[in-house]
Amino acid sequence: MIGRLNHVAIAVKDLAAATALYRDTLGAHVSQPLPQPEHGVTVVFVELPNTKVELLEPLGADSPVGKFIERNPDGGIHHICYEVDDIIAARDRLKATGARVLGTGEPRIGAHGKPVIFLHPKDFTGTLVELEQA
Ligand SMILES: C[C@H](C(=O)O)C(=O)SCCNC(=O)CCNC(=O)[C@H](O)C(C)(C)COP(=O)(O)OP(=O)(O)OC[C@H]1O[C@@H](n2cnc3c(N)ncnc32)[C@H](O)[C@@H]1OP(=O)(O)O
Ligand SMILES: [Co+2]
Repeated sequence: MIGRLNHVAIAVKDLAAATALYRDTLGAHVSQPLPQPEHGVTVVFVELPNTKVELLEPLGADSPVGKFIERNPDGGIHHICYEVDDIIAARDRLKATGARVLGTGEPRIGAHGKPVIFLHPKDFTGTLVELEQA
């Protein structure tokens, strides 16, 4: 069911500092910051030849990344995103297995303009999983 790796997301406290690290120290192409108020994050994309890394900075008081940064003040890997061909079919199949789909369970538009859902990390080997419609 899951297809390509779409991105790995790293939560950071300071997006400007993390951007400089990836751009200047690691020599990657990093996009301009994109605020995603519906998701409570500001994101930049680190464009790699075979995939993307997203750097996420908390945005707003209720950011899902805020608590994570409190627990991991140096930042850390926050989630992994796989592509699926049919997000509704994927969601329904996962729900039928008892996996917890986070939020309302309805897909929301993610940072790439495509519908996404999130799966509880406790149901997926301690890793928050995002699924994105391919
Ligand atoms: C837009 C863009 C895009 O790509 O399109 C994005 O990705 S936006 C990305 C930002 N959006 C999201 O993350 C949305 C989905 N996330 C959520 O709903 C929430 O963050 C959540 C349910 C995963 C965790 O919520 P929370 O922090 O309030 O939960 P708690 O603090 O109660 O934590 C419950 C247990 O889960 C663990 N836990 C929490 N967050 C993570 C994580 N990212 N990875 C692995 N484990 C995690 C905690 O350590 C704790 O474990 P223990 O009990 O053992 O201590
Ligand atoms: Co993501």
